[in-house]
Amino acid sequence: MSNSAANARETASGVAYARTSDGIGLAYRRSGRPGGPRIVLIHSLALDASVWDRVVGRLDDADIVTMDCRGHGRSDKPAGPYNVERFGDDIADLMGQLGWRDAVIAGCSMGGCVAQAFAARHPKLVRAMLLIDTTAWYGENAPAEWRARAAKARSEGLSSMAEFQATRWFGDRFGMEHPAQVQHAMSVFTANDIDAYAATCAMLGDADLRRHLGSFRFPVSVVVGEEDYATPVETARDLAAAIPGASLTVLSAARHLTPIECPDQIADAIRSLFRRATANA
Ligand SMILES: O=C(O)CC1=CCC(=O)O1
Repeated sequence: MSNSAANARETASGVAYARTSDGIGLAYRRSGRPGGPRIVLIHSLALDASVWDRVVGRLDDADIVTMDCRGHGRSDKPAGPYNVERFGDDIADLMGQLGWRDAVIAGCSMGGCVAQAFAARHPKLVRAMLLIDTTAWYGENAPAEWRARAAKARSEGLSSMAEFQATRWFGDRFGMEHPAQVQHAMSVFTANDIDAYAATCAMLGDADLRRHLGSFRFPVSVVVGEEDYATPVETARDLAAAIPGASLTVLSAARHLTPIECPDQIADAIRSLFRRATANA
């Protein structure tokens, strides 16, 4: 069945499809306890909803939606250009179809950029936000650097970048102790559609959410791995400092994909955000 024919219909694997306002099929999965605290989790570049598998298993009292962003996983892969604002609107469209009037939003890396864009455009839908291993802006060289990464993927193939990604994403010890997790992430990475990957890289190069940060009026936590060199601790510190009342947590011995590396700490961060949001209500 094509995604178009599967509008909001659940498949045998538990994956359902929502239709965005511009007609794109978004694959998502709902887990946990219906009626529990609502959470939407947004994954990083070139991966998919499975980034959150280890976190979801630790939050079984919550009502959780994980989705494949457009251009990723089982979601439709429209032609580019892409932009984080549209990715953010996709979250609002999905929540609208679920009848969710608000949720805690958590995004990792690219997902953190999407979460910020979503929050800027749909602030009433946000109870609280967790920004993980991410940034509001990749810097002034970012447009060229991200396009160079996309060009390498086109000319040499995604497999040529697998080792670079594995060391960027996972600490050495995690890689030795959890080879199946690393292998799974690499297989998702190398299966990407190259046009969608290139369009997403360009999107990240152009993303600049800095002007929105001071206007967030809900609880925000920023979390980063202490060994993250994609979005280093200093970047996370700047991000937290620009958001009123935001907290910063540095996870020791973790690198860039902390929802996979440190699921206990990420689940705890989500729970504690909920407590803050409830206390503020
Ligand atoms: O640079 C990387 O590969 C890490 C990364 C940046 C955006 C994202 O989602 O992952």
